[in-house]
Amino acid sequence: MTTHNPAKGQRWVAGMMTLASADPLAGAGLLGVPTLYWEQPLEQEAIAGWGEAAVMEARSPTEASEVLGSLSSHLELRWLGEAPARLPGPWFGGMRFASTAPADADWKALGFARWTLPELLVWRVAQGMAVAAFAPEAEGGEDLVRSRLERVRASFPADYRHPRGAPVALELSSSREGFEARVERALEAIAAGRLQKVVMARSVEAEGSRPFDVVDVLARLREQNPRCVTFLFRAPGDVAFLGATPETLCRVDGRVLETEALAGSAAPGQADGLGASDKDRREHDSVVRYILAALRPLADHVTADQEPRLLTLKNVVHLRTGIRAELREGVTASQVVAALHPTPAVGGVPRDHSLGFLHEHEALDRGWYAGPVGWIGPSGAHMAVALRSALVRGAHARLFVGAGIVQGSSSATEWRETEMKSLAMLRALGGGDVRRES
Ligand SMILES: C=C(O[C@H]1C=CC=C(C(=O)O)[C@@H]1O)C(=O)O
Repeated sequence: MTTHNPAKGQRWVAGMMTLASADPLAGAGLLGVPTLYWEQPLEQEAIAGWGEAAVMEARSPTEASEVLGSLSSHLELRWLGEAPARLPGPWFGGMRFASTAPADADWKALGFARWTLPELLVWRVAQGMAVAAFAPEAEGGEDLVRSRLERVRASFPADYRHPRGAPVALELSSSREGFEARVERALEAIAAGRLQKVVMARSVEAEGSRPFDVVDVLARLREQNPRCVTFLFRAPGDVAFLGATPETLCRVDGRVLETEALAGSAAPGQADGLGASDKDRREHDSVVRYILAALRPLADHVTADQEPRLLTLKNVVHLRTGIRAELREGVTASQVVAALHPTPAVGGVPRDHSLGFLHEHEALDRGWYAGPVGWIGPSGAHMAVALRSALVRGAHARLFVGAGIVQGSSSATEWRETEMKSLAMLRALGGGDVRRES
């Protein structure tokens, strides 16, 4: 395992093949719970990885950007035979929301930032599935690659993986008074002119009647949230961070960049009023302005939708503005991530004051929640903001939900908004209907 300029001097050998099967998650029957999972059904993107041919870790923001910079700029990979036309990743992982050290034991397992090159990577392609195997370039490396591919060729299931388990009863706890008191404090800071916006988050503890079946939870998340990215990153000690997020941080394909501002929320029944809500427009527009300014030094042409549109999810509706840019020659995905994260959709305005405010008052180790997660490599990246997510170990899950506070917000309404946002994860964890306080 390496930190600091990790890819330097390291070489890998790889092999690939295609299969007629169509569902990477179905491999869980043969290979066990995936080490990583990434699927956006509406974009036809589905990727699973097993094992760890290499892990790159970083302990601080400086190390994290060195690591990400090197993963996004070169890869010494020798293909045995044909190389895939397009390889997602091949590094998968994420990092903490903020530069604070993990306070929580379960977050320690994921570290500050962690990127994995899996031993086996399986992803959806037009005619079925592509499979790649990776091993360090060393004696026996080629044999390892061939035997990994052979195992998958011989027995990867052809069928689609649906959730199979019966519903799991959930016992939930979260402090409403604590959250509302913190929102009041944020409103005071806004009224005093110290902040314009801050996104306050809270956790919900969920105790299951039996250990959560992570593969079932993923199968439910993707079925119930086809517009979102369903993701999983596992760490040593059987800790899993997973969720279904609606927010893209960036998609980089060569020099083409796509990103978005996602902020401003309403219940599905109140979607009509969302576009006209002054509070939600201010909450949203601050994100658009921030992203446009952050991209200017990196891109020549930056364009944004004229007006936000509604993004309708199962439990909540958001305002969304799509943003595209052409990156300057030589700009890497790692520079894009460093420039964008954290946007005011998860931090606030002014950026540094709001992050300081959260550190002081939020009373929460966000860990990887609201941080960048996804895949990265020399040809591009797809990174999401890790929202609507939970840290799961055994029968315990800690969910994370937040809401943007601006002038005109009310603590009771923000509480309800975070309740709404928790439903996607709770439905997937419990497998049944969830009734929440409102
Ligand atoms: C911070 C979260 O959502 C962000 C993304 C969309 C809408 C948001 C809002 O309206 O507050 C938040 O900015 C969360 O889901 O935990």
